Amino acid sequence: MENESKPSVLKAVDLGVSYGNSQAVARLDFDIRKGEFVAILGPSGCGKSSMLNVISGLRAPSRGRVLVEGQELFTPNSKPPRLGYVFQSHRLLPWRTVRQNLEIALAASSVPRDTWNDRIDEILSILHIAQFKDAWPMRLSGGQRQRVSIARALLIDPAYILMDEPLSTLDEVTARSLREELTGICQRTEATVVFVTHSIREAVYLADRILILTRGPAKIFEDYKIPLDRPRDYDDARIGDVVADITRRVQAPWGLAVQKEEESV
Ligand SMILES: Nc1ncnc2c1ncn2[C@@H]1O[C@H](COP(=O)(O)OP(=O)(O)OP(=O)(O)O)[C@@H](O)[C@H]1O
Repeated sequence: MENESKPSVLKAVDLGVSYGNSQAVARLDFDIRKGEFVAILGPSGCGKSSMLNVISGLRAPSRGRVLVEGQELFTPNSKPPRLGYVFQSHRLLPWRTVRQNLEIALAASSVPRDTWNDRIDEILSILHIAQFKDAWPMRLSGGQRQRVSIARALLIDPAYILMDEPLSTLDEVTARSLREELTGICQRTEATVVFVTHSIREAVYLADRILILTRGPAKIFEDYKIPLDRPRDYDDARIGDVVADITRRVQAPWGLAVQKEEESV
């Protein structure tokens, strides 16, 4: 309810992504409001990462436009938005310590240098990895590395946080604990979040709204508002009811993929 009074900050107009002659994302139109947590849900290979790469400015769209606060990305004078990106894999530089990896992100931002140390200490402590500040990434577990990559995205106080299935490679216990932390952090920072996932339960637990995509090339099948208050409990029966409802709705547009999804829920 609250978000409906907030301004629209991230808008896609007739957005399409192709690789040569192969279309990954068909025509997408959506509008995301300031502070919203929007999940992008779709079957494997439908074009979710392609879409996120275009929203983040990592890749130019093949058709259409992305507007951030009314300003089009990819125009010569456009100002880059303050944006943190969490990739599916951690993408940490193995020849740099945790702290040095985080400093690289800070160096690319406008954060004043005299605040770097405090910021790094604070974010590592929030994510419970303060003890690894001077560790090499290869000495960390998968979950610890993913926490570092989340820290790297949050360090610059992003107005936008884009996440591409950041928990999909983690064991369920670690993923649960990170989901809880993410919910708290996103609420505290009031950032606008776009979170790609193929897990229906994860989307229902985390999001205010889900853009449900079709099989590729992706189109929006449904813009689904989550009818649940916060805080939420991952195992709550009401979450199970919403998951069941969405699972029913995506039977046709996802085809066989829905069976895989039901198994992973
Ligand atoms: N760099 C690329 N060059 C050519 N084709 C690509 C490239 N990246 C993605 N594709 C194709 O575009 C389609 C969408 O891929 P994308 O990675 O965006 O889907 P996804 O929904 O994120 O998949 P997953 O859930 O498995 O991560 C796929 O058919 C993929 O093979």
